[in-house]
Amino acid sequence: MSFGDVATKADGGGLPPNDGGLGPLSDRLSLGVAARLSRYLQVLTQARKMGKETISSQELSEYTHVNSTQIRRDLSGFGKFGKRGVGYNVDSLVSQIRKILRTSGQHNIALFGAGHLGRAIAGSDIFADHGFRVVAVFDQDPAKIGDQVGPAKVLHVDDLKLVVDEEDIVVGVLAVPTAAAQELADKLVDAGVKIIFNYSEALLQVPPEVTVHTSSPAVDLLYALYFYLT
Ligand SMILES: NC(=O)c1ccc[n+]([C@@H]2O[C@H](COP(=O)([O-])OP(=O)(O)OC[C@H]3O[C@@H](n4cnc5c(N)ncnc54)[C@H](O)[C@@H]3O)[C@@H](O)[C@H]2O)c1
Repeated sequence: MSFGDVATKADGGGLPPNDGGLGPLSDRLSLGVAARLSRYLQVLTQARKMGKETISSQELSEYTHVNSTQIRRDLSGFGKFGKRGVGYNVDSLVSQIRKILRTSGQHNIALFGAGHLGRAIAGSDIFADHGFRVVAVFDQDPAKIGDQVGPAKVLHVDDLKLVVDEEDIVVGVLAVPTAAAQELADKLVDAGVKIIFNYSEALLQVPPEVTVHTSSPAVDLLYALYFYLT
């Protein structure tokens, strides 16, 4: 079975034969495939940064904990890049997977909270490595307005709607105290932002068309612990 065979959610079946494994734009990846491809992409991006030109399915398996048979199956649509004994070409695989995940190009992020976490995020490559640019940072503290945080100057939250439109912001990242998160999520929804990345512990209420991803290292660890213990 090829990557294309398992990839679509819309029809639950195979892709048309001549699409190079990418599928028509209307096709959606199943959650499982999208999650695995994102994990491969994370490892590949890091490998590329470290100057690695090729990577084997075995190495990918060690870093992602997905078994190598599953990896070869997922990536069989990219057969021409995978050579027996040599592995996959890292550059080619990164661009193919980004095309499949439709994350090619730049996507603009607005960051909320110019505190410890916000400054660390804005000053690091964690988003930039994957094509996300922090183009705006917001804070409610008047003393922080105008500060340079990473690549952006801190703005007041009142400017949110204007900035979202002008900068074509697709993701709002919340690095604010839990008590402030829902109000900001509401403002992001009002401004038309469809993806919220939430670092706080708030359980956010959003309309169904908006996706919230909550980052919790402790919960990820619990997940790892489960596999360690069983
Ligand atoms: N998931 C993770 O990995 C992780 C790691 C560290 C911190 N956190 C969480 O991230 C959040 C921020 O932590 P921190 O250590 O940076 O806190 P911090 O106090 O250093 O910074 C919070 C910032 O948010 C600003 N703020 C408060 N209310 C606001 C509002 N309504 N609009 C805009 N800005 C507002 C504050 O002025 C401050 O600058 C907390 O919820 C914390 O629990 C999550």
